[in-house]
Amino acid sequence: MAAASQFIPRASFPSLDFLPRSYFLGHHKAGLDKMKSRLSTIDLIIECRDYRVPISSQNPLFEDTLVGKDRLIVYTKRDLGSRGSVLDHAREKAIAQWLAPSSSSVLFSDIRELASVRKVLDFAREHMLRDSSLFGSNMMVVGMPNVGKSSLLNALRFKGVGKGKVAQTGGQPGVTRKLGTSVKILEHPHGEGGTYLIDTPGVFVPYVTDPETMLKLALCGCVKDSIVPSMILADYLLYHLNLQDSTLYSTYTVPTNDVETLLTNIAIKTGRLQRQGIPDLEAAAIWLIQRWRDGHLGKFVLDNTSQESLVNTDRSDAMKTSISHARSIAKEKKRVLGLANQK
Ligand SMILES: Nc1nc2c(ncn2[C@@H]2O[C@H](COP(=O)(O)OP(=O)(O)OP(=O)(O)O)[C@@H](O)[C@H]2O)c(=O)[nH]1
Repeated sequence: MAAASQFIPRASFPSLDFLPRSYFLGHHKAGLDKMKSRLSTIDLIIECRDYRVPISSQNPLFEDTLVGKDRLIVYTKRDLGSRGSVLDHAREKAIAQWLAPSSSSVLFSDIRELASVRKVLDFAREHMLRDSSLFGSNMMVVGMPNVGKSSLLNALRFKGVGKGKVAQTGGQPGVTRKLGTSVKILEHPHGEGGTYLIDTPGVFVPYVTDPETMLKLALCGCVKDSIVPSMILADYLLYHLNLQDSTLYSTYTVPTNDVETLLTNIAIKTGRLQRQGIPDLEAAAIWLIQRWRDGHLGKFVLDNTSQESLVNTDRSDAMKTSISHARSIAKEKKRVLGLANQK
């Protein structure tokens, strides 16, 4: 253990090839098919991505399925990834520029900040007035699991037409499992009707090519907590905490790269103990992860969003690999199943 001044954080995290790299569930596929079947009636797609993983929470499946529609990309949970610093603003500008060639518009939101919700509403209103008839327009909100789609819908509805919560929300992925009914979020200023928004179930990528991306998505809550072991996730969080500021957890211990040291101290100081006073490291890991998810352990972004990294991130290649890899896994599963049935 070392004092903050002499402490050297880990420069990289080991590549954990044994981690599961898929979380593509039955209701994800069913939801995606349903979205496709409704597409002809939709004027604008609002795609939510998590501010803390702006690159990793992009889902290639939406490029394939929802192609040809106007799209607004909303980076949600800005309050958890931004401190409002000059660097944060520069990052947002870089991300908007990175996406510019795809002709999508970009906004950053925090559902508890009315100004950012209003910006999304203003965009929706302008789109309705520009493109649609006097009857208004239809929009659909899509995105990875747990990125905040239903929360955004509720916030838009509240701000837009003063009505209460309609969509269920929750801290774990998969709260929304089916396409919702159309919900009014804006009145039409000149005609009848208005802007209507449909909620959809979160859809995970078919296959995550890089194990570290799986860790990032798991840390942000895009996959169920049982998929990646909490101890590994806590260690990955510690790696990031140390890269940001190793005093973020100073209430519990001096800077350390050893997750067991941190978790043991947390368990003792927060009373997470098993029989005979043995520190419950698993419970401490879950608690630590939740503290970060709630914004109590620093606000920062997990993806590398430097100009250089964005320029070098060729999403289309990663997408092709992701989808083709998922297809070959599905084929292999069928083959193994076929062999088993023959026996
Ligand atoms: N701090 C913060 N939390 C948010 C924000 N938006 C959503 N959340 C929280 O994120 C969690 C997930 O939100 P949901 O709206 O249920 O996410 P979803 O994308 O609809 O999830 P699925 O049902 O998996 O599709 C909830 O605990 C919300 O309170 C935000 O802007 N800031």
